[in-house]
Amino acid sequence: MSDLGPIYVGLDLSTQQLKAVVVDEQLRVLDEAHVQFDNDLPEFRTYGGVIHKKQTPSVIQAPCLMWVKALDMLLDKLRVCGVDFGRVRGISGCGQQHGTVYWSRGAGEILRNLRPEKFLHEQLANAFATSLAPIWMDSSTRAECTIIEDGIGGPLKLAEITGSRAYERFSAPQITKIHRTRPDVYNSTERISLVSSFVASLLLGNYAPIDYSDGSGMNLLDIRTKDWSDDLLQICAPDLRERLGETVPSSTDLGPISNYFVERFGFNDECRVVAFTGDNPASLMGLRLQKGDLVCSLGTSDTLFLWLESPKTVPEGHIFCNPIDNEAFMGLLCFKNGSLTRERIRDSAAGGSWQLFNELLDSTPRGNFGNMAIYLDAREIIPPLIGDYRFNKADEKISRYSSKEVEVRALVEGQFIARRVCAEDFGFDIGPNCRIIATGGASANKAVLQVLSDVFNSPVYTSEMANSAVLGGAYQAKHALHRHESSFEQITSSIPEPTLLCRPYSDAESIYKPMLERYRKIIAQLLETNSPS
Ligand SMILES: O=C(CO)[C@@H](O)[C@H](O)CF
Repeated sequence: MSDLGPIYVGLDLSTQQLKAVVVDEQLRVLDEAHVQFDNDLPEFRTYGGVIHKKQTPSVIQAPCLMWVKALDMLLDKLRVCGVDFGRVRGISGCGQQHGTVYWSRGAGEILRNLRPEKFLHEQLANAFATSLAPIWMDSSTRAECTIIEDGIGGPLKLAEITGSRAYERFSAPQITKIHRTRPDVYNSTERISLVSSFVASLLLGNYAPIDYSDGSGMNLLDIRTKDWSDDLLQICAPDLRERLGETVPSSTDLGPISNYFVERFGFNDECRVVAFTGDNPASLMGLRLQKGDLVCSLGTSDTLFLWLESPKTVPEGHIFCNPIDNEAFMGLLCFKNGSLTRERIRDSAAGGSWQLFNELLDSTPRGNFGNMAIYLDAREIIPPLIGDYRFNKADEKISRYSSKEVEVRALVEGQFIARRVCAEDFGFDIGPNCRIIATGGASANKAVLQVLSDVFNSPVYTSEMANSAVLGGAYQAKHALHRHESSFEQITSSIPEPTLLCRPYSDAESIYKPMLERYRKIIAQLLETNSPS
């Protein structure tokens, strides 16, 4: 190990890119790099990092080999930045939740014998039983959700065991769909990874286990025993336990990094690979979430989450195992229509310019003259609707707004009104005593965060790094290797506290409280007239 002291690496395999951050012993950021799938790997022809097919709009997948190739490219970028991989003491990270990777028979042997003189993607070209991984944006498994809920005794029973009722994007419905509709793929599958454990497997040079936290986003893990529910395994597919492997705590040291990375990139053979987890649990770590805080992550998906001491059964939303404290949990709500929808309205109303978008947003009053809208590019999770719905102050449905200013504010207010209604239904304690910590790409936009603060009537804080998920991976890399002598809080005590960015205007609650009720009525009417798409 170099006398410059150890460094730690965090990775985040998210929807649109693979990101890395390198931190020193005090967890200060030394280097960052990313591989943006659409631009850096155009041969895979993704849009927003995913493959959409017009003839099957609810099927959304991503090429496994694109992710493999991105890892080689990313480490090359870090090497060009001057990162000395010989100093890396630990590497961990996260991945987009729920996605599943199907390793073909014999892939484990290939992983254990990677040859450093060749690219990863050349050696893994035939390592996948299906080349496209279903990811969290997929909504093609309604039938499988019904099979699972009926089999286990209903949605609330499933939520009681696994923390969620069945959701189309979750791994169990996706695995069940593969087994039902593509039995050849399932039969030739040797191992099933989540996106998080898939990255860990590449680094480990062997199949990596699924951690408790990301595993609790599958509709398969009993969140109290932290083990797979045998009843649910049986409902989904035969011999599934052996394809999943056993689960581990999120802070588990999985072993030394594969010799492939030692020989090819100069990693130290003492570098340890620590279990990877889901991007949202990693964000919880990256933000060092405290009880009472509410995180609003504004990325490809928008998520709201908070720390929970004990589980509860929720009809909508999710309870995941906590990545820091094995006995604690986290509550989460996810909204598919996040940044890609904001970018669509930015492009249509502001010519693709965030500066103009913000000027338009700031030029309209809070409450937007009573106009309210819902913009859903993909079928939303809550409510299960797709399409654009614009309303005037009399709650009459209209086809368009008279100005771009109104359209922009209707998007931003409508997104946060929808999120606050769901958060209140989930039981989040919203209001002036709630500290909202904003993260994710859009948390760099103060105009948007002011609307968040006004709609939630809460102060909004931001951390210095917009991407808390990749930071959480780096923090976990250090914490896991010191977990016997220091707590996560002690390990991360040198990290600066989030800073207050904005507070709600004094008239905010009087404007938005009535809009919440209007939103509830509008959604109830839309759900009545729109059968779930
Ligand atoms: O589905 C989600 C959480 O349940 C999303 O936030 C994905 O993790 C995004 F990658």
